[in-house]
Amino acid sequence: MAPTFMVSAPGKVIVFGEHAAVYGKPAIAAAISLRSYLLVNTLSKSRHTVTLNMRDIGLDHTWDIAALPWAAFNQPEKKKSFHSLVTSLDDDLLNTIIPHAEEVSEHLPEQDRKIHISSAKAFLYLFLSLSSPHSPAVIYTLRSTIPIGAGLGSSASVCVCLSAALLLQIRALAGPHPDQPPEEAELQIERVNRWAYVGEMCIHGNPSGVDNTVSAGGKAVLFRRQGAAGSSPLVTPLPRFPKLPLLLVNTRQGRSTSTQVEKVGVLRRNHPKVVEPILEGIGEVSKSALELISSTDFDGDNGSINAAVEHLGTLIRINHGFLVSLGVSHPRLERIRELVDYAGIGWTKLTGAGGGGCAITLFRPDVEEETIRELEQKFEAEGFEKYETVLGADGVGVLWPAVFRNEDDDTAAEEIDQEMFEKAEGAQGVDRLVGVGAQENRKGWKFWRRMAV
Ligand SMILES: Nc1ncnc2c1ncn2[C@@H]1O[C@H](COP(=O)(O)OP(=O)(O)OP(=O)(O)O)[C@@H](O)[C@H]1O
Ligand SMILES: C[C@@](O)(CCO)CC(=O)[O-]
Ligand SMILES: [Mg+2]
Repeated sequence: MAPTFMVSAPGKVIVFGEHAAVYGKPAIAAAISLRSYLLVNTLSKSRHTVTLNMRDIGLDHTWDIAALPWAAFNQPEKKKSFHSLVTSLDDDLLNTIIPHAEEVSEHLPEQDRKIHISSAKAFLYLFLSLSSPHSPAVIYTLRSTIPIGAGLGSSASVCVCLSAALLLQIRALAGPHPDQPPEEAELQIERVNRWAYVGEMCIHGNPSGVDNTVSAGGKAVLFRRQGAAGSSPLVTPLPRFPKLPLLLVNTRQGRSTSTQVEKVGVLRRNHPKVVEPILEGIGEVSKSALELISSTDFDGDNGSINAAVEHLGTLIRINHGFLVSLGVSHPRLERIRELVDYAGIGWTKLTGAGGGGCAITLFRPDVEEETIRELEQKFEAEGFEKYETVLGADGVGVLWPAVFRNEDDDTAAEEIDQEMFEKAEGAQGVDRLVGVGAQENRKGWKFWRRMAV
């Protein structure tokens, strides 16, 4: 029986290029230190059930494995191997899983029901694609420190965790191990990423793939979806991405990415001659930012940094203006921008799909700590929530088995069991219990890294 293990994947911030990314324009995004964690418990062979236990949304459902539509997924013309590149969902397969996904939420109010069904759909599509009717009984328990539906890639990080866990279970992933060549790690990351994209398609209709790409590989990347159906996107790691002081503020205004993406799609269909140049303009913002990042030493002397930060800030402001014109801002996002603009201390844009969710602010280099504190107090007074996060976090990681060992004292090993994981209090409790890098003496997490570090 496989040991209990855990996988984890980060959320992300899109610094430039959301929405335009869906239409093949370049975007720049970075992984953040907020993450999802998935614990995988294999049970004895005598049971034949699979349980999806997603604590943050209150979903806890068990399916009889034999009752799932394996025959549909295993038809020779439908069957995909684990290294397939799947760029669209199969409607026939989706139709076979919908009744099983709908079982999870029979008595819930409409809004919660939608959330449960989309998560269950993503899980079942991946489970049926990557597992088998002879799979052992398993409990998948998920907890995340990423706010849901706030533009920080919660859906993608969940899908990366599910994809990685299922691929590890069928032994379709190697490593990660300390001497792993970057090319091998890249291949493993790509395998996880492809199936995470399939999960994202179940959650929102037309994902560009930027969120799952950043979540799987971590760090910061330039991402560009390719035109031809069935081709992989272009992903360029940005090792020189500057460590700038960014403030991340949540409006606490819920929304769904699929609705926002659909809204832009409708606008583009109705006003192609107006909307296409806006999307093109957003792509040009990403390109200009890339040029700046590639040519500036942000660790260099103050004079040149100030000019570069001003340039980056201007691009942030322009990008937000474009997004406003696409109709994906929200009065609460505009309020955050207004407070920052009024204080004259930086540049703000929405991040992710908009319509609510989070905004990022880049501060001017010479801003006083006191001024930032005053601004933060105003945010708090108006019900906004501030997140401390670091950009450029590691991508998908694994803790196999789910045990933390003290490097100096093997007897201090601590096994993470399901009950402990479920009972950890809030995001802080989860971070304290299993957080990546949260405690120095709890080093156990391993990551696939596409670059030597
Ligand atoms: N912790 C979680 N537990 C279970 N399901 C989750 C969790 N986090 C996200 N999801 C799924 O992802 C959906 C939210 O994804 P959505 O793409 O709308 O927002 P986001 O990913 O947070 O923001 P963005 O896509 O703009 O970065 C939820 O409805 C749910 O189906
Ligand atoms: C709005 C969007 O560009 C980013 C969501 O984080 C959608 C996508 O690229 O899939
Ligand atoms: Mg999402």
